[in-house]
Amino acid sequence: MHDDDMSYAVRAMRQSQPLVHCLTNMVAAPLSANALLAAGASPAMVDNPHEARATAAAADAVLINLGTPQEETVEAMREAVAGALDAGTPWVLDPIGAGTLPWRSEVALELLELGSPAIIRGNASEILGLAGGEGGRGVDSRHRAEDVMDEAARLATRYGTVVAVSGEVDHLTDGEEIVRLANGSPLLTQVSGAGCALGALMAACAASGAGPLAAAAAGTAMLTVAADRAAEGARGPGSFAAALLDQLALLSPETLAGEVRRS
Ligand SMILES: Nc1ncnc2c1ncn2[C@@H]1O[C@H](COP(=O)(O)OP(=O)(O)O)[C@@H](O)[C@H]1O
Ligand SMILES: Cc1ncsc1CCOP(=O)(O)O
Repeated sequence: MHDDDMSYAVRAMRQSQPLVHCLTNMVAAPLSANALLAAGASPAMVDNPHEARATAAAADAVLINLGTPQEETVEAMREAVAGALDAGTPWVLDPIGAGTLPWRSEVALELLELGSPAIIRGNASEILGLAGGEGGRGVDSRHRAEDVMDEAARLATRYGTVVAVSGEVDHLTDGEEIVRLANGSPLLTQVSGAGCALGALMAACAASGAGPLAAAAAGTAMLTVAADRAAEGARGPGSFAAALLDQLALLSPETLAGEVRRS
């Protein structure tokens, strides 16, 4: 994947202001919605089974995040995935807690069997857990992205998807190529929902028509370059979180191309 593909995805996303249908968790929903708005997308948090299929079909991208699943929201997720698959809308799976929490791990695998997402996004332990290995500690990672890339590549190949593993260095793969992106601040780990917002940004970029690897890279670059800038004046996680939204809104494709660091 070329850096230009990333810039294209960001530019096209900003121009088209995609409607991103999010079925996400109660912790991360406000930050994800605000991150999408700051990035130039249009969030709709619709997670009931009555409206999920039609919303997914009308949306430009769908995000399924398993952070705080309930029976009813899981039913909505089944509907949303079906609606997205029918309409050819790209969807992103964020299997929070996979490998650690058994019910949602099964739900994640069940959703994957309905049809392939464009991107599976998770921290290293979640990706390892989804692949059948041990998970993390609650919703936090106990592994490094670089140590789970064999499992990530196997998942990517099996489901015909891109697997994006977050961490100090984010590692993204389509099963063949690995893209490593090294921006980002440790303060991101002090703001609950930062990883979830990353999945939302990837979904927005997946609507751009860029390929899924470029979309995953574009979402990662947006969040982490904005985080680098936000960390500069931050006094702690609170001012950082506010500055992160400001920097997402200010970020241009040119700045992104100039500041993204591949490793
Ligand atoms: N130690 C770190 N240093 C810099 N950035 C990090 C670090 N750990 C995670 N990040 C960034 O934080 C974001 C969320 O990743 P992560 O914390 O792994 O996800 P999750 O919140 O799902 O556990 C990613 O954009 C990643 O680049
Ligand atoms: C704390 C918590 N508990 C269930 S979901 C959630 C949010 C986790 O979000 P992230 O992993 O993106 O920080």
